Amino acid sequence: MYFTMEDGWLQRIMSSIATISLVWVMLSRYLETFNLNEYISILTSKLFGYFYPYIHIKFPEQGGDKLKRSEAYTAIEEYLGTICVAKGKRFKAEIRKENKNWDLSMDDKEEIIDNFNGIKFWWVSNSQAKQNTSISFYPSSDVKRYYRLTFHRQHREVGYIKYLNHVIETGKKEAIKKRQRKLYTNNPEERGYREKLWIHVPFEHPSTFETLAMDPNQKREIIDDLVMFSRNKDYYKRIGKAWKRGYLLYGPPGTGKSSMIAAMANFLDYSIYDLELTAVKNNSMLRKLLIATEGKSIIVIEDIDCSLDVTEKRKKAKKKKSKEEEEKDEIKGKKKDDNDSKVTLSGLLNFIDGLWSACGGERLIIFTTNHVKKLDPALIRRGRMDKHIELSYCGFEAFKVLAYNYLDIKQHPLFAEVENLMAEVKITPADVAENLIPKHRLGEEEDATICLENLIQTLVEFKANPILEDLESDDDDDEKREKETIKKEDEDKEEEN
Ligand SMILES: Nc1ncnc2c1ncn2[C@@H]1O[C@H](COP(=O)(O)OP(=O)(O)OP(=O)(O)O)[C@@H](O)[C@H]1O
Ligand SMILES: [Mg+2]
Repeated sequence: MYFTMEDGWLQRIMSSIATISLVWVMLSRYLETFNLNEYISILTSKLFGYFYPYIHIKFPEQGGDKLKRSEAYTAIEEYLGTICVAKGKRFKAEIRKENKNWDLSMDDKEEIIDNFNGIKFWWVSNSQAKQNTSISFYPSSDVKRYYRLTFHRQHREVGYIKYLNHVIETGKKEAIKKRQRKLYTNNPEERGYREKLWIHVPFEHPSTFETLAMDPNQKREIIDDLVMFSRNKDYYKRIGKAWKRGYLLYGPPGTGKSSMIAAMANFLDYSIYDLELTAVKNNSMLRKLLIATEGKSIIVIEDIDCSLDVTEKRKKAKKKKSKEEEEKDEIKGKKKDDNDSKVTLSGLLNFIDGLWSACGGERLIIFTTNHVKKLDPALIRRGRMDKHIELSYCGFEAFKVLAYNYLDIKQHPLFAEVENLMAEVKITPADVAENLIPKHRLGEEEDATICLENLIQTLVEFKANPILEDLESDDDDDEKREKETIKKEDEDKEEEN
């Protein structure tokens, strides 16, 4: 076999290709052995960096702990909101209900150039879809948002320190100025995403300490306590205590417990997290909810005795359920109250003063109850619930506040009669208030007289037929009732099976 002219060409091309491939394979093996690939890529980026004069800083929305929105991101958002009107072209607009103003912020993929001390800073807002590696039934619309700041490296000192401090400080001030307080409640359909743990509406309750009818000394004491708490960040730090305070509000229905919580929130300018404990699945969800709350807020658990098995006697009665009965249940394959919330007393105690409760700070935790004596002492011991406040039946001083609020009067000839009756009759502020709302508008004086006459009539009726009992004195009755309830529950379950 021999080659023609064309064959010679072909042979030479083929042998060159083979030689090049061989060299390439050998070279890449050599590079791999000494990790030179990586070295080359670092070198390339260094080389590129040498000629590229700009510095980029990325501020992701989600902070390092994955549970909270990054503080820097929020502050930057507010800061850019203040400059975007003058410097941007595309905005996102929202209306703030409280002050009825438009609130403009930078739209996605928008760029703004800011000037600081004669230096240019470029801001871009951007987002990228989250790469979800897990398979979920729930569609996830999550995106990773971030801001990117760019400036010339010759201004690195101003950029890193002065400019960024200026942005964060201005942003934080703006956020406080615009802060719209919210009333949150835990989402019963929570699926674990932070955004969905709490749902909220703007907090607009009108109750204040001025409108709250109660003993003036008690009111003064509570206000002083709140002021001390809110101003004493450094004091709490010095004594090594988390910056939070627990209040237990107790008293009969209609004595102003919920109104007081709203008054506290208005006084301190805090948001409220109204925690529905029965909708919380377990202790770990309770912890997640706690972490997702923000500072400057009040966490409220209303009617704590109804929300959880924290009453002393019910626990004792349950203990009395014999071992044999429990074994019988097990044989029958009875499940342990699957529908019940699995939040336990210890979970709740951890919520109040465990390690997690210290994150965030500046929070009040308030429990309300109509039956204070039934609560487990561990739950309400001092230090956990720092202050116990009793809201009780309406006294004459409290009545005068209501008369002023509802009828705009400070004195009236019928006041003396009201005072005498109130000394003898137990009536809640809610019942008094009900009588002080004029049914027909006839004129201020007439309205006041009619309302006070109605109130006197109600007081006389209450005196003759006191329908309100002292809720704390019927302990034995309660115990009997609870035992009966437990017995009935067990019977019902047996019937079902
Ligand atoms: N101390 C009070 N001062 C002013 N208004 C009051 C007071 N107590 C009750 N009221 C009036 O009665 C209504 C019911 O009061 P509130 O809901 O605060 O009572 P509560 O103690 O929370 O009752 P419950 O134990 O049933 O939750 C309020 O809307 C308010 O108008
Ligand atoms: Mg209430």
